[in-house]
This record gives sequence, C-alpha cells and structure tokens, in this order.
Amino acid sequence: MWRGLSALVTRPASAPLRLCARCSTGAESLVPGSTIFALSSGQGRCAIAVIRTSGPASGLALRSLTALREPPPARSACLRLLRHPCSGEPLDRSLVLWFPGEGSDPGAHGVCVRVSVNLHQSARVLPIVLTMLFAIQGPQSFTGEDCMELHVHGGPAVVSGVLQALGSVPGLRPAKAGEFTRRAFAHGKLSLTEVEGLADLIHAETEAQRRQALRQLDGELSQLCQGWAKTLTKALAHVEAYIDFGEDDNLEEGVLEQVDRDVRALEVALSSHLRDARRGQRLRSGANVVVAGPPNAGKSSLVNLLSQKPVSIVSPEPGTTRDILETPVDLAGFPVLLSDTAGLREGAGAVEQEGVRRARQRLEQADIILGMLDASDLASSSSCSFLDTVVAPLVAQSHDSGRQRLLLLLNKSDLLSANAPASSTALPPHLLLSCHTGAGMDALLQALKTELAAVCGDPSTGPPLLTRARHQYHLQGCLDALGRFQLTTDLALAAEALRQARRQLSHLTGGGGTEEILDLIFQDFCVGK
Ligand SMILES: Nc1nc2c(ncn2[C@@H]2O[C@H](COP(=O)(O)OP(=O)(O)OP(=O)(O)O)[C@@H](O)[C@H]2O)c(=O)[nH]1
Ligand SMILES: [K+]
Ligand SMILES: [Mg+2]
Repeated sequence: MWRGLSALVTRPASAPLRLCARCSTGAESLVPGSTIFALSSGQGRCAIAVIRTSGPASGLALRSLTALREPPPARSACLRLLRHPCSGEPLDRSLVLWFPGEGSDPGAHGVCVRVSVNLHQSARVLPIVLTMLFAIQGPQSFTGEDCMELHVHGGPAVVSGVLQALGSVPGLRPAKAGEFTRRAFAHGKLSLTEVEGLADLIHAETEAQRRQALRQLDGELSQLCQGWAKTLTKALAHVEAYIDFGEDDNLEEGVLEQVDRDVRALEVALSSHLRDARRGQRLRSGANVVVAGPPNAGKSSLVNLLSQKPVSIVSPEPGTTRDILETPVDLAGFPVLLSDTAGLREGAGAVEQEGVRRARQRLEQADIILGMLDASDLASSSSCSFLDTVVAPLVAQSHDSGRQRLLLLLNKSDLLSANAPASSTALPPHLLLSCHTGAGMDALLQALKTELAAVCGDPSTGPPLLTRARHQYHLQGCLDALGRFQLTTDLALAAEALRQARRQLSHLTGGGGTEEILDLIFQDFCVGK
C-alpha cells in the first residue's frame, strides 16, 4: 500500500486519481510537510542523471509518474516508463528506486496502512493520523524520510521534462541548496560533524582532503566527542549524587577522587587534540606555501614549474614580479595555496617597494617558506641580506613547535661549474636545484611532502583532525569549562562546570546548534545534496 496521503484516504476503485497540482482539488493537496525534488547529479549533458525526492509525497510522486498501483520493491532498482502526470506524454524509460520507511514497508514487513477519514473530519483528524504514521516511517533512507530516485537518461530535455512533471505533483517543490542533507541532519541521520565531512567530501580536490573528509563523514570525530561526553555525563552524575546524598549515605568510597581523575585525564586528551592546532583546517583549505628570495633568483620559474602553468611572468629583468600571485596546487596529494612574491631588495622604485612590502606581509602568513637564492650569486648584497634577515631568524626558531617551516633552495645549479660547487658549510641545510634542467626537483618534491605532512597532519593515521575553526572553538570552550572544575570549592559550581563542558561538546556535534551556524554549514552544499 502506498503511503503519503493516498494511504490515508479510501476511494472507490473506479474514481480516477487526480494527481496534477493544477487540476487537483480537495484532500490530495493536503499532504503535510513539503516534499522536495532536485537533480542530484551534475548539470549538463551526461549519460545518466539522478533526480530524487524526499518527503511524505515521494510515493505519490512515484506513482503519478509511473502509473504503478503497487510500490516497486524497496531499495532495489526497476525499469519503468515515466509519463507526465497531466498529459500522459512519455518522458523516458528510467530506473526507479523507492526508499520507504521500515515501519510500514509492506515488502519488508507486511504492514498495510489504510485509514478511512470522513471528509468533514479530515481537517482535524488528518494531521493527527499523519503524525502517527510519519513517526513510524522513513528511517531507511538518506534523509530519514520517504525518498525516491529516478535514474533517467541525462539529456537536458529529459531532465527538464521530468523535473517539470515532478513540479506538477501536489505537495512537491524544488529543493534548496543542501536541503536533502539538512533533512538528514534534522532526522538524526547525520551529526553536524558528519554533515561537514560530507560537504568536504563533495569539495575534496586532493587525495589527503578526500581521506580526511571520509573519516569525518564516517563519524570518527563525532564518536570521539561522544566518548568524551559520556565521561562528562558519568562525572556529572557522580557529583550530583554526592550533592544529593552527601558523605554519610551509602556512596562508594572515593567517588569524587575518581571523578577528579577522569576529568583531569579528559583535560589532557582535549589539550593534546587542540595542540594539533590548525592541521586539520590547513588540510581542508590548503597550506600556505610562499616562495621568497632576492630578485631574479628564479622564484616565478619555480612557481610555474610546481603549478604546471604560466602563473607568473619570467624574465631576466630583476623586479619582474610585483603583486602577490597565488595559485592553488596539489602537491604530493596535499592542497596548497602557492604564492609568488616580489624579489626582496632595498632602494628600488616606489611600485617595487610596495611589492616588497606585500611580499614581507605574505611571508608572515606562510606555513612553509621556500626561500630561494641564485646559487651562482650568493655573494651579492641582496642574497646576503635575505640570508641575514629572513633565513637566519627562521633557522633560529627551527625548534619551536608552532614555527614556520623553511626549505632553503639554491637555484640555477646548471650555472655552477663542476669544480666550484655552491654548497658552502656556512649555509644552513639547503637543496640544490635548477628550474632550467629540472635537476633536484624530485628531492624538492620529497622534502615538500614531508613538510606538508607535518603542517597538515596525515589524514590516514592518528586521531581525527579538527577541520574547522568551529571545532577548535567548542573544544577550547570545553577545556576552559573543565579548568573551572574544582572539587575543593563548591560542588554545585563544579557540577555547573561539567554541564558547561558537556554543552560545548554537544554544540560541536550539532546538538543545540543555532540556526545561523546550520545555515552557514549547509550553504556549502549544492542543490540536490
Ligand atoms: N640558468 C638558469 N636560469 C634560470 C633558472 N631559473 C630561472 N632562470 C632565469 O632567471 C631569470 C629570472 O627568473 P624569474 O623566474 O623571473 O626570477 P624571479 O625570482 O621571479 O625574479 P623577480 O620576479 O624579478 O624577483 C630568468 O631569465 C629565468 O629564465 C635556472 O635554473 N637556471
Ligand atoms: K625576473
Ligand atoms: Mg618573479
């Protein structure tokens, strides 16, 4: 038996079903809650296009396009001729998939729902009956609602014809961006961090981003948070029991001491996770790699080589690059925002000096600096000045954990004569390369990979990374609250600190999230997802 409104209203077998929004009247248009539809595969001509719906009128939509009396078997594909519900015009021969809820799926459980409603009672009774029915349906689909999918031929005329036909079914409207996923979240099918993982997976451009997003979609971060929340709930229960029953009742010995140990252990775990700092975020949005050095070292030549496109002008004239030129690249599977900068030197004209100022500013934002010198020109004043003012301070900080990382590159190795190597023991560790011959490029890529793995983290191993500033914010909030947890002072205050800490964790996974945050997150999706 079809669900949606048709399951609720009995009608004589002879009475025709009126399924077109423009021509239907009465009960059919009373379908509660909206049912959304959208093209879920990419736009444009393609072999197969996937169109889907979600909501209580999904069954009605499927029946009106396929003229089926019985639903197809749940969650398995079958071939059907689709027709426009008003004109009866054939639209396409399509694969049809039906995702009903398990509670009333006759194929799976043999449950059949048929309710008779007296027409003048319907306005009052229907909402109640529908609420009861919807409570038992829809859990075995992506959104948690009744869903159906049409896999049609991907020609634009077929797609627009089917979308138009769906729009004519009562209760159906086009979906907004991210609305399918938002419904899945609302029905508890995905936590907020899983939703974020799904958004990241859709946008993932590199290997490492895909791996990280998949782990987050699999719920690793939310499972970790749930484990922490469980520890806090237990601690809170024990503290509250102590407040209620006091010391003289039959409470186990050392309960509060155990709570204290658990909370301190949790603090350590949270701090170590937060120390991961921005690694997960860098992996999500790209590490900042900045190429810097004196004029004519070959910085733009290297940027063009790494990005495999002519991003920057290369010329023998010193001071060619003025503005920052950035280009996103995939380096060894890591997402990178690569910046070319003006050659650093004093005393040039006003425009070039502005370029130098911008270059220095960009250097401060770098995660990794590719410091480049001309190997055949190490004694020049601009080379010496770069070594003194940029390289030396970075080398001095090389033991700090949050430091910027430096790879010192000596370019133009092809200009060195074999018996006069540039490598000098006075220089910090460096790589010799030639943008002209390609010598040393493999070693540079290998070194870059190591540095990128250090600043982005390896998404295949270790605990799940915090991929957004939002994660860090709530985790820090949780840690701050735990810092206020003191058993030696007032137990009521200690309990309140635990409650606040728990609230921060639940915000992280989406419990009690405000609408604005949800809007921001779901904005990342396209229509149809
Ligand atoms: N022989 C040799 N010449 C190179 C090499 N790399 C770059 N050059 C040349 O060096 C000159 C300067 O190269 P650019 O890439 O423009 O140098 P830059 O550091 O970006 O220069 P500015 O933007 O002016 O600071 C060009 O003539 C390049 O062809 C190399 O490995 N060997
Ligand atoms: K140049
Ligand atoms: Mg340049």
